[in-house]
Parts: sequence; C-alpha cells; structure tokens
Amino acid sequence: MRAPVSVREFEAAARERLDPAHYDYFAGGAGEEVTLRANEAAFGRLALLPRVLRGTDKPELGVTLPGGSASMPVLVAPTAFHRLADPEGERATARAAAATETIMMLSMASTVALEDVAAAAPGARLWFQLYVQPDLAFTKTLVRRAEAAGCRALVVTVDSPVLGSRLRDERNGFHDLPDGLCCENMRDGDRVRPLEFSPTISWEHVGRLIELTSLPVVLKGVLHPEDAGTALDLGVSGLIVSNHGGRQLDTVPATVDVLPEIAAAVAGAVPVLLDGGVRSGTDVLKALALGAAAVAVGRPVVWGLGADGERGAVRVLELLRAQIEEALALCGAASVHDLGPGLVRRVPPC
Ligand SMILES: Cc1cc2nc3c(=O)[nH]c(=O)nc-3n(C[C@H](O)[C@H](O)[C@H](O)COP(=O)(O)O)c2cc1C
Ligand SMILES: O=C(O)C(=O)c1ccccc1
Repeated sequence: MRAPVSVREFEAAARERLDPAHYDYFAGGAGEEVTLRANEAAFGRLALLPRVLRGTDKPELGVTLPGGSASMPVLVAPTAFHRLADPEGERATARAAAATETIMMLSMASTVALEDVAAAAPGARLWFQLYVQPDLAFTKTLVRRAEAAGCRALVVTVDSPVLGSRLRDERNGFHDLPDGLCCENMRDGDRVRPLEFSPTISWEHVGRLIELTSLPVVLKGVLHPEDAGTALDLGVSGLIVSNHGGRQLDTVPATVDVLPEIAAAVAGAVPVLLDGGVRSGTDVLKALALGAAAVAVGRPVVWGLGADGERGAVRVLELLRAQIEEALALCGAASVHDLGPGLVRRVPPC
C-alpha cells in the first residue's frame, strides 16, 4: 500500500492494524466527546489570510523553549501505553523524536521505563510528564529518576484530579493493560504500584515541585486565564493550553479558542504551548499566530506508531514539518516567529 499522505490517512492505517478496543482507547474522548470534536472543528473555523510578495527563502522553523530547542514548533505530547501501538513502544517514539530533532514529552504512564526510553534513544530530548501521586515520597523518586535520566523539563499535568469517563472504554470493557504490559515507571521493588490520580492536588504541590527540582516546570492542562496568572506567580517556566485531547472534562472549549485569552494573560512572561486537534501544518500556523510558542501532537504520533512503528512516527512528524514549511511560504512568512493574529480570520460555520 502507498504511504499515507496526511495525518488522517495515518489514522486510517493505524486503525486497520490496532485491536479495535485499543484504537478506541487512543481515539476516544470523555463523555459525549463534544470537546474531542471541538478541538479539530475550531481549527476548521479559522482561516489563514496570507501575505504576498514578501520574497522569502527557506523558512526558519526552530524554536527555543525552557527545556531546550526543537527543530520545529511541533512537540510530541505525552500519551500513555505506546506498546499497545507498537512492540517497541516509547523506545520507538523517542527514536522518532530524536531523528526529527524535536522534544518528546514522555508520559509517566509509559509502557517502557523512562530510563530504558532514554537509553534507547540517546539523542532524544525528553521532558518527563508527571501525575503528582498521593504518595509524595514516590512522586519525588520519580522526579529524581527523570533528572538522572537526563530529562530536561518536568511537565505536570493538572487537568486530571480524577480520570475522565471514557465511554468507548466502558463499552469495550477496556480498563487494564493486557498481560505483559504495565506502567513501567510505577515499579517499586517487586511490585507495580497503581497509577493514581490525586483529587487533592493543589497549587501547593506545584510550588513544592518547583522548589524540589532545578528542571523547568511546565503546567499542562490550563484553560482559565486566572489559573495562568496563578501559575506565573508561582514561577512555572511554561504553560500548555490543553484539554487533554477532550479526554477529561467534556464540553470544555476547544484549546485554540481559549489560546488568545491565555496568551494575553501570560503576556510573553513564559512560553505558552497548545495541544488538542492539531492535524496539519496550517493548524500549527494558526496556533502560533494566536500566541503559541509551539504546539504538541498526541494522537497523530500514536497513529504513525500504530501504522508503521518508529518509521511511521518519523513520517508523521516529517509530514507536519513539510506542511509547516509550505504554509509559511504560502503565507509570506520567513519564520515561525513571524506570525501574528493578523494572519487569522474567524469564518462563519458552514
Ligand atoms: C491515548 C492518549 C493518552 C494520553 N495520555 C496522557 C498522559 O499519560 N499524560 C498526559 O498528560 N496527557 C495524556 N494525554 C493527553 C495528551 O498529552 C494531549 O493533551 C492530547 O492528546 C492532545 O490532543 P491530540 O491527541 O488531539 O493531539 C493522552 C492523550 C491520548 C490521546
Ligand atoms: O488516557 C489518558 O488520557 C491518560 O492520561 C491516562 C494516563 C494513565 C493511565 C490511564 C490514562
């Protein structure tokens, strides 16, 4: 079969290869999936208004963030359970991120231990994503392990005091990893701890994490501008505007629709990243124009991995890079730093 030419085609290719319940786990959202759909639809309601005759040559795509630089403004969002998509799991994803010189946020719920991911992809730029565990001593152990393995930032996910209800998983009876797979970072002696969500997580925990580590701390899952302000006051190094890909509270707004408000609240104090529904280079340009320093992609990388392992993940990331280059040229922009709100118009729904 010919190689997929779009993220959508990678999804179709992955769907053919994955167990249907595992496909649904990756693809699905919370509740009636209103937010899941909204993330992509919101990009569709934005149009690009290009400039002409600006005589630009090969555009500049690189970005520099508190946790290091990336060759393009597309990072790998943290997603759980990569070994459901490919036997090499997170090792393959990390090698793909290394090959494309971008940053991979490694999920705490990875099916390969963080040390093994780092060892398998020596050139990879890893940020470690953390769910603060009620056992704070174990949380600290995880932070120390991430530091020792060379992770360059800590991504603290704050939109998950409890896990959202995933109706597809309920219908499919998918609640546990199959035999032989587990959350490898949760091994503790000869047991595997359950990964817990902490309903009592608060700003105090974030403050303590910032004190605990010299790594930049990035908060993932901020949607309210007042929370963005609180995060800045505490001293976070970055924010990710995210609704967890529509998997947590259903009916929250599309991320690209709240981005301008968050960007205004942050006013350049720290980089603001966005994830949710980014499926093409034009989506990336729209997010950057509205104030994002970079975006992250969750499912697109999983689709690449599911379709063709490490090679598929590389192809998805390189596809996005090519689409960004083309869109920049066609917008008359010389660099990803050259984009502002004037590039974007809201179009009426059709
Ligand atoms: C299958 C799956 C697993 C995820 N696991 C995690 C996770 O372990 N930690 C986390 O912070 N976010 C997790 N997320 C959310 C992603 O980091 C990201 O916010 C979301 O996927 C972005 O939307 P997109 O898939 O439309 O690109 C997960 C998302 C998916 C689809
Ligand atoms: O599926 C998710 O979105 C997610 O974040 C997660 C992480 C760990 C265990 C189960 C789900």
